[in-house]
Amino acid sequence: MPRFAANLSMLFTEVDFTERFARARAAGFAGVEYLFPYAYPKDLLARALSDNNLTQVLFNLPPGNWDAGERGIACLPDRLEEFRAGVDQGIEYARALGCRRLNCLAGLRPDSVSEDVAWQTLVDNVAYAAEKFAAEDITLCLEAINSRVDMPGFILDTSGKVLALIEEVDADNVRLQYDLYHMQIMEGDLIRSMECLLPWVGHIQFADNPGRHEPGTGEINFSNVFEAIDSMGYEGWVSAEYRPSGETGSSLGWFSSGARPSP
Ligand SMILES: O=C(O)[C@@H](O)C(=O)CO
Ligand SMILES: [Mg+2]
Repeated sequence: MPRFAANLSMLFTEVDFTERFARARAAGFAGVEYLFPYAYPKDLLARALSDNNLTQVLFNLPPGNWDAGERGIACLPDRLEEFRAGVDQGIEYARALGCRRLNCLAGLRPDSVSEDVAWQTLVDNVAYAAEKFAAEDITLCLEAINSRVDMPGFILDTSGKVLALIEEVDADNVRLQYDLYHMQIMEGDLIRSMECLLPWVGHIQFADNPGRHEPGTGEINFSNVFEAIDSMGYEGWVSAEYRPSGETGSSLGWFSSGARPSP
């Protein structure tokens, strides 16, 4: 079975954030990810990881004002300085947490910014960040996020757009973050797509659709998908990024004993 990680922004939210690490370990996960680490001191997070023998699989670069609805600033021409400062901050946290993968949220394009300007800004920012990440042996992930349900206006909403960006930036450490939930909404044909995209895939996340809940609540055949991910030779992490339909503990049926890594 794939190497599963738990997304602590969505799983184990029954307890405070810093207690979720122990819950993830107790449930059998060997890796964790979450949206953002920046509200917490690096040392505290590093200790939560080491106390629970967990790998920090991924987190996101600072997204701008998340609470005000921003979803990344990489495509915004008037936010270059802030983007660059965010790259430095992301690297500092990645060093402290031993994290080898950072997701760069592309952002929502405002009407006042033309498609061409937003795209060129994105290309330049990703190239800038990729160069800095390369010196730290960090992979820059670019997630395609659905613009139909969750993020209308998100500039990278298909795998094709992410691939075009990767090609244009032309750096060895830039990869596609393939989230099965978003891709089911935008593209479908999940197994065949992943097989085709495999050389560019740097990270995988999942939730069922519709609803963004655990496997078995929607239309995706997860036993087949997980089996396919294994047989295509993907060696990275596969993160559970879903909102449990009830208690997190009762949502983990998909994570059968056979799927659990040894502690
Ligand atoms: O799919 C998602 O929503 C996340 O992976 C993310 O990083 C942005 O919300
Ligand atoms: Mg995702």
